[in-house]
Amino acid sequence: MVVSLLANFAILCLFAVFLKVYLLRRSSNPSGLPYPPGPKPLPLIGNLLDIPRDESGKVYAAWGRQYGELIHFTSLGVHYVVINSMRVAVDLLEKRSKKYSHRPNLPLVNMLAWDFNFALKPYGEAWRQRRREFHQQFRAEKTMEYHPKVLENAHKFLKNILAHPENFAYYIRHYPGSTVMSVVYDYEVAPENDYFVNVAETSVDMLSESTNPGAALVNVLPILQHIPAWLPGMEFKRWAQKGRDITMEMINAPLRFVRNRLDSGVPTTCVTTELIERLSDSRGRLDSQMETVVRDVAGIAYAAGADTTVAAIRTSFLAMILYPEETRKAQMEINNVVGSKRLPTFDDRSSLPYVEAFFREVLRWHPVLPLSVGRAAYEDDIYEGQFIPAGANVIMNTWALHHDENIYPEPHLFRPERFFDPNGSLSDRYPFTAFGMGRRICPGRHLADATVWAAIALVVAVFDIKKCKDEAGNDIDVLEDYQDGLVSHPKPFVCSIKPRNSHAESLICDSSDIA
Ligand code: HEM
Repeated sequence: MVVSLLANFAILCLFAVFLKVYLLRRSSNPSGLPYPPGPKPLPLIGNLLDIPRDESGKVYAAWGRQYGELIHFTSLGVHYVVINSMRVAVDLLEKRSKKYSHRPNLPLVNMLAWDFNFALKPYGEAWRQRRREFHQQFRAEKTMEYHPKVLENAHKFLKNILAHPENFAYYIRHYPGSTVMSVVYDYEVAPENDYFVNVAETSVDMLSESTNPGAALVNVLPILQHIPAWLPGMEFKRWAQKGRDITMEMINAPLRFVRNRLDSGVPTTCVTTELIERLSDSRGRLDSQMETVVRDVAGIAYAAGADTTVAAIRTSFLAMILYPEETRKAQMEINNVVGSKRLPTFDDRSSLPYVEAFFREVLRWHPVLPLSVGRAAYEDDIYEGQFIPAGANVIMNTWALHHDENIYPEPHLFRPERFFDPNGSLSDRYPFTAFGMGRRICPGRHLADATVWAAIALVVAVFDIKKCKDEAGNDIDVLEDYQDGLVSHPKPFVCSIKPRNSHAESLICDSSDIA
């Protein structure tokens, strides 16, 4: 019985794949123009076997050198185009942003209830409304109001590392998450095992798993969502139901926390209270539709902002270990400008051009999202005589843009000097492409910028970070090696972290929790 069910199910899947490929072939290119060039597809499965599993940004950049700035391939009837140059990125994502501000439809994301997240919503009114509210709370001038909270959390970060340098990776993870939670919910994250953080991390992990090729079959064959969960091969539906409950808890629990505080009269100022105030009617009531907007806008900040910022700070630690000369220059600049009697603050930022260049190079050197966040073509388009079909997945290869020799010579090297003009002053160039482009550009970038800058400036000011020694006194190698995934983290590494001197140690101990 089970065998026959399995066989039927396999036949159904194969039939659905063939039907989908057949229909796409018939309908997708009415113009008769060529698709952008790319690797030769196999019948039916297309380039399924060519799609890289690791270092996708590098592989697509290499395809770009072979085929061109815009490449095309298919997999099981789905079209993909990859943008490999700044020129094409500006043409499509900025100049034609209306056509390319859509996101691909991923049924599994919706099944996990992650469609609350406007980062994954299709271009339309629900996205526009949430993005507008988010922007109000995180635009550049507004974000400056959060600087004291960023510094407060950065000071705690230094104290934690001083106390337990061997746990630096854990504290790098803790700092951006606690900063976001305090800005958005006025909530202080527990030093360990925090309930809200644990729920959020589980939900984010499940979202990442949902993009695994095995789990994602339903993204290619949406018909699978309608097959009963008790059938063999449908375990993902039970897994998705569990994920759904966790996602709802992730967005509802912190909102309940704020509501309870407000109801108990505890003074609370945060993004969520401002949103509640903004979206309530003249009698101070929030209808259920607006309550959902508050929940979604607040709920996305941790999900979109914590792991990304962690990856950037990890990369900055890697740079400090692998590029000691550049790190020493940043330390010298802080010594000269800030001195040894206080820690740097945001007021010092414009007087610390080398630290600024170091920070920008961190964003460029290993982009946090090497393939940005996938877009989809809203309608058929013709670009330079090539056809891009509606619904095609559009990938901005940030890795290729940041490693373009014509813009960044010797791009594999970590070289902050590239952000200086020949006359020695800091240039206007900022690797904003790390945050995407056009109408979907990261709206949390000002908070990310402040959180990563503060980590770099404060850590460099007070710590020496070096390779550890083995028992024979030799350096333990640290590799420039990255995990693949939507968010690209350096693989775990060990290092020695010591206060630069006794002044630095006292500065950390005396630093205020209220900056
Ligand atoms: C270093 C840290 C960060 C990096 C590198 C980063 C990068 C990105 C990128 C590449 C995108 C996609 C943009 C596109 O499609 O063109 C994005 C979207 C987004 N980011 Fe960030 N981000 C970071 C931190 C944050 C933070 C701290 C927040 C929240 C406070 C945030 C909130 C968002 C949101 C809401 C979106 C979705 C925008 C939309 O679809 O309209 N990000 N981010």
